[in-house]
Amino acid sequence: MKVTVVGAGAVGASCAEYIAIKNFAEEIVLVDIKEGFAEGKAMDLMQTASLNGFDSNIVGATNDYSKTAGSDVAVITSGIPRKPGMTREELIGINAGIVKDVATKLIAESPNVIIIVVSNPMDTMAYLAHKATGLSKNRIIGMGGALDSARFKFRLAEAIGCPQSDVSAMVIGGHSDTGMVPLIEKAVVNSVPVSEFLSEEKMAEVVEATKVGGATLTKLLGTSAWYAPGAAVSELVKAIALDSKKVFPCSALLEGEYGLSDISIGVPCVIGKGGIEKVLEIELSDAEKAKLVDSAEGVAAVNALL
Ligand SMILES: NC(=O)c1ccc[n+]([C@@H]2O[C@H](COP(=O)([O-])OP(=O)(O)OC[C@H]3O[C@@H](n4cnc5c(N)ncnc54)[C@H](O)[C@@H]3O)[C@@H](O)[C@H]2O)c1
Ligand SMILES: O=C(O)C[C@H](O)C(=O)O
Repeated sequence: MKVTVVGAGAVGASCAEYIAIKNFAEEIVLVDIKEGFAEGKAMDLMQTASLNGFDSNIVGATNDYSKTAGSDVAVITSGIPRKPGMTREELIGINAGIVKDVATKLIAESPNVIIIVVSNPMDTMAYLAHKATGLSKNRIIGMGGALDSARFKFRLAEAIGCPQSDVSAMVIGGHSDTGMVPLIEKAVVNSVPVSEFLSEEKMAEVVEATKVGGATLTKLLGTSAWYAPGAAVSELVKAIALDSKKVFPCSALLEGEYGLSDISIGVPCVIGKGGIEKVLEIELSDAEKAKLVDSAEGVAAVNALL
């Protein structure tokens, strides 16, 4: 498998590193507009190969898309991150132009590519990638829910005092501070509902901490996070590479599912070699449905700014 990662900054480099360490890709191409930056990151990462025990070849390119030709998967991380106090939505002015340009250049070199959109505001950028390229809906995956669900599991395990590996939980809806919908009623610790362990008040705290997970890290770091985002992307790429049919919440273009249309938003998806192979329409409670509809209104309002 050949994977391109556009944007060799914090998230792009983390994606490349985790993909390499998981050792399922033959080639990883890092692209950036900053002269020599992607080449430098690629060389630095290649010097970890004997230490970390991987065989993937990582190459860097300054704005040269010919190097990306024949990619199976391309990850778009190019664009600016938020600073403390900002929302993701405030990035639309700069990032929309970048995502549109990059998506178009990627398709020109790799007509069969599956694109994973990471740049924020992610749901709107995934929607824009659809509009700009006209690719079928299975081939554009917005990455947000996989990360938000990992943060939800972290918060649940922390509150319960159990291993994260015992927690199964999912966040759907928009990848925004107010739009995420952590499905607390469905979260379990090895099949036991989390309500057996946590009070209503504690569950509400976990939900709130999950929704502002990115903002909390941005305040601590001075810029947004990269390790968990990179790891989340690498799991999506791996599911495509291995055709594993794993379920992740991803921002998918909806055409009537959950009563929503003409919008990309986080819903559970089966991920395999075809990208989003199926959008799963799971049973939601009335409260969960209402939150998803609210979230979709928020995403649609941002889409209207394009
Ligand atoms: N969806 C998610 O879950 C998620 C998670 C983390 C970060 N993000 C988003 O990912 C984006 C990147 O974050 P970061 O921390 O890596 O930022 P960063 O500033 O560290 O890296 C961004 C890189 O993009 C490059 N770039 C800019 N324009 C480009 C273009 N036209 N072509 C190629 N490269 C270009 C920059 O030179 C820079 O190296 C941000 O928009 C951030 O909000 C999303
Ligand atoms: O919080 C951000 O702006 C970056 C990213 O969307 C995240 O959730 O870490």
